[in-house]
Amino acid sequence: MAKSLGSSTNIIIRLEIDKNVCTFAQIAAAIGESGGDIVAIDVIRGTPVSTVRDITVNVYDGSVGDRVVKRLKQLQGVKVVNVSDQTFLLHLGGKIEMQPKVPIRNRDDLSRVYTPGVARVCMAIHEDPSSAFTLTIKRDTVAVVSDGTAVLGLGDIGPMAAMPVMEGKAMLFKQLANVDAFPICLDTQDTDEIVRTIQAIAPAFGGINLEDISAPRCFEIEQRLKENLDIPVFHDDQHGTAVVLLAGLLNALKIVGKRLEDCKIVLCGIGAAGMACTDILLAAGANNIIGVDRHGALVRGVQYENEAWNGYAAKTNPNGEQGGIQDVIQGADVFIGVSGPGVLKREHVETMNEDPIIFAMANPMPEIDPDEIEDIARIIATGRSDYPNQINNVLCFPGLFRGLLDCRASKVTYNMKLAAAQAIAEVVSEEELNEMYIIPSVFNPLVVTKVRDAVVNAAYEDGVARRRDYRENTGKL
Ligand SMILES: NC(=O)c1ccc[n+]([C@@H]2O[C@H](COP(=O)([O-])OP(=O)(O)OC[C@H]3O[C@@H](n4cnc5c(N)ncnc54)[C@H](O)[C@@H]3O)[C@@H](O)[C@H]2O)c1
Ligand SMILES: O=C(O)C[C@H](O)C(=O)O
Ligand SMILES: [Mg+2]
Repeated sequence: MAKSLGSSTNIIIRLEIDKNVCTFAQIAAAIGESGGDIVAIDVIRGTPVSTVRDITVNVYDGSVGDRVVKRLKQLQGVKVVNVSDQTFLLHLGGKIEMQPKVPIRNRDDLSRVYTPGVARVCMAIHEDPSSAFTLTIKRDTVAVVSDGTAVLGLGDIGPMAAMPVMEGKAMLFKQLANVDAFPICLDTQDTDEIVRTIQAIAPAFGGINLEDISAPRCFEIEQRLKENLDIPVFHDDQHGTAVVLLAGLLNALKIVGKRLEDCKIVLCGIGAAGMACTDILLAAGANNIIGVDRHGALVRGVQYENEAWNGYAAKTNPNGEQGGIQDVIQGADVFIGVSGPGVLKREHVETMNEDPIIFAMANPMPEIDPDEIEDIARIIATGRSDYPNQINNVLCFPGLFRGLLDCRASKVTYNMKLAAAQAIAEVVSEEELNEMYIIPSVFNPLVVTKVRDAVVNAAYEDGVARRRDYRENTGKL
């Protein structure tokens, strides 16, 4: 895993060059001296005295890119017009678009997809609302709703800035599970308004995936929507994360030969993800979880302003351990981070029990750079796609919603979550299981199918599937 958190990338720098003042040789030298490699040069336009060029420069990481640009800005006769990289270019105009399923070629088509033909379909739904599942996009469509308050580990960056993440989730829904997902970012942080707005848009959708809404508001929002809507509501950062974490941890414990029941687990970041991860671990048999947030370990008996923390403290930390992470991490078997970068230090890991398991899941920067501890940690996982063992909710939400939509489930049940975790864990066979492979890749097609099947089965068992039980006839499951 010898790899920095940065990764080599190309940046494209558009320069306006006054030919009488600066030569291209000077520019090339400045780029080279700053650590960049010129990969391509495109002339955009030119006059006898000036030229505009796009210079593609390979840089080892973002800091080298910054250095190159800074140096170019210092050159006389050179104006840096714009800097972009492949990631930014990929986002131009957004990442998704709407596609009609049938073409409108003539008046006949028009009269079917639109008025007057469409009116009969509207009336059919009016008479039997459940037929919306067969006659509209509801069958395959979910809303991905955020208020932009807990976007990755970036925090409250607002609804507009949250859109690229929600568009990314929509891409994953479509590519992995053929679920159509609408990214919807709301310009309000008011719980009542969020609940009301989601209720008002719900008729179009077969499910609601809440995303990146900060704790503790996310708990009430989800709870109220679950009570008021007849379609499944799932806060991905809570439950998706918890499902994938459990899958990864079950497999990691097989490698180190420890039982979940016996492990001391330190979980840092008692927000949306942290609460749900704790609940699923307790449901799966964990006995000793110590939650740590900014002010240290949560201890029962202390009255916290955050009401959710009082409930949390009551069911965790049975030995009443106090102090910061450096205190409670001693002798721990497992560290789980859903907080922010830099929270865990090498010296903390040094005090853990034998064969430490580190799940540093904060995005985009984990609680510790895996390179710092690869020689002392037995198993390391992060939320990122550029390291082995990606513990990310993307392993759960596509298959989960595919299953919910396929059986027209009215809600998500706890059994579904446990079954989904088991399904993900089982994709990695006993022979394949090793320190670098505790969790399947997001590209492993078995993940979505197995999660979907597990969810559909659990939906019928729990009596929340509204589609006639079709499993025997299709032989699909
Ligand atoms: N890998 C995944 O699949 C996945 C899924 C969900 C969330 N996450 C990551 O987990 C983190 C939290 O997400 P969330 O949705 O729960 O956000 P949240 O805002 O609901 O909760 C974050 C919690 O972490 C605490 N925290 C932040 N910095 C801390 C620090 N330095 N020390 C101790 N506590 C700290 C906050 O006080 C808060 O209670 C983010 O970085 C997010 O990207 C990862
Ligand atoms: O978006 C991700 O990559 C995972 C998770 O939903 C997060 O908020 O970090
Ligand atoms: Mg998220």
